[in-house]
Amino acid sequence: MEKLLLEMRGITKVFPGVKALKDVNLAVPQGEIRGLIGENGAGKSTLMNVLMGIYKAEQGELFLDGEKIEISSPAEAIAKGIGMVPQELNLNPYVSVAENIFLGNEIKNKFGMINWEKTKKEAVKVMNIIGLNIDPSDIVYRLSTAQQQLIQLSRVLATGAKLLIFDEPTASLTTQETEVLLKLMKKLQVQGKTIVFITHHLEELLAVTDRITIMRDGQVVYEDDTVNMNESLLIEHMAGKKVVKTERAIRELKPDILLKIENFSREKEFSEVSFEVRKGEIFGIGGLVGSGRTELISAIFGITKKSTGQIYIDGKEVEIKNPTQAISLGMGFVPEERRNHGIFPMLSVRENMVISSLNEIFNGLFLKKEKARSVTNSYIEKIRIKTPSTETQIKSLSGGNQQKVILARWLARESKILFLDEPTRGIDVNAKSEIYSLIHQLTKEGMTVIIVSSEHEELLLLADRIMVMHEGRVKGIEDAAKMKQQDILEIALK
Ligand SMILES: Nc1ncnc2c1ncn2[C@@H]1O[C@H](COP(=O)(O)OP(=O)(O)OP(=O)(O)O)[C@@H](O)[C@H]1O
Repeated sequence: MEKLLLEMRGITKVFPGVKALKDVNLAVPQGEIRGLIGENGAGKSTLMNVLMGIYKAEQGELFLDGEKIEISSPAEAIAKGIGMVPQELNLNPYVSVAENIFLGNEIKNKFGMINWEKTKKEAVKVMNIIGLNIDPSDIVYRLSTAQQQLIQLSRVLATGAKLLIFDEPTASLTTQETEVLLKLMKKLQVQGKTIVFITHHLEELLAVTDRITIMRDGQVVYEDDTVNMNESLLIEHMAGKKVVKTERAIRELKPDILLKIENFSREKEFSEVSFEVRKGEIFGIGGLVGSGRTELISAIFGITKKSTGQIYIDGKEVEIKNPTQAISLGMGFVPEERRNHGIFPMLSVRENMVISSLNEIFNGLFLKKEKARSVTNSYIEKIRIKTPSTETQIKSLSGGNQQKVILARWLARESKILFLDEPTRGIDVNAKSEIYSLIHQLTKEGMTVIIVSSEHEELLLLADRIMVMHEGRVKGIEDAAKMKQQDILEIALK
């Protein structure tokens, strides 16, 4: 028998109105990479948070290396060799790499002062484990997201963790960066680490894990060695039913141009971008991370200033100096960093869905409560938002369900032109399909959508045409129906 490193037995965790975990068992042998998957709200993060001592389970037992343990705080989990690389970066951007790696775990001299020389030396040692070649004195905000994530991983390794939990670590990485991270997991496995890997990307799980555990509604519903798994099996067990794979819809578009962008430029971000979008069209913008896509749509929407060029709506030139003007012209915008820019954590699901800014609350513009409740309920159903009620505080929803609420906020406003930046990041595969059909339906009813996505598959499935950008320039605009996945990269790099 393989030696178990981790065993969670009969874990039950209740939140007000939700039984988040029901008698969950998870046993992970030493040295294994275990995949953990399930729809948004299935209980994956809660289970890991119990292990990290962030939540206390009502029932259940934990064993590490065969020994029964109690964990009542993250510090205790870390002291026992358990570390979590969280979904959201939580580094201090204004201090050095070395300080970040040893944050909360400072190396001190005999006088209790931080020993900087040793901190830097040790930081380099830890970074070497994962082949990260960064100056330990560099300030973190200058690094790319991928590098920051590796610093976060280094911080966990610096604690001497033997069990590493990766909670959706690839959500904001490019395909190449993801590959690097997956290879790194394999490398850490060879070095004797045990890994629990949570992701919504099935292909990543199938590529890197030894065994996969599937959760649904707070329970483990299926588990098998990865060699016996495939994508449709995973999807089926996650949903608890047969799921029909989304196909490209056949769509007919009218020729009327709704939005025209001409010679749009913003220093250092993008230059001389011109394109036209038809009424009811889904216009995809693809390219590598850092190609200027987010910057472009942020400038069109008036979030960033000092761009040059012209914007026409229905043939008429318009000026957009700020988002309020954009909204009054019938535009909507779902930002990439929803958790920083999009959510009012203390407010309810209903309030989060029906307001687009706090101004609207103050100005009394928001919908009447009853109407709002019914709109909210209809979206809860349409894209299956998992929440005890419309009045639940949004912060108590799972990450993916919070994303769905913010997306629904803009879908519900039925803007004339909706900008979506990475709309399905963190959203499970089945919910993605539901969101795609909703977007299709809304565009049939006349809405126009401009979508930035790093998931090429998503653009190919959803968009009518795809504009590929690279280093701030348009490299091509093509009919999506005629494109294959690799075309986007090829056009970007040609
Ligand atoms: N702090 C909390 N208070 C109340 N309910 C919570 C809290 N945290 C999680 N829940 C609920 O527990 C359930 C499981 O959530 P959890 O975050 O574990 O899901 P998940 O599988 O990680 O989802 P995702 O893929 O969206 O990250 C959800 O119904 C969620 O609303």
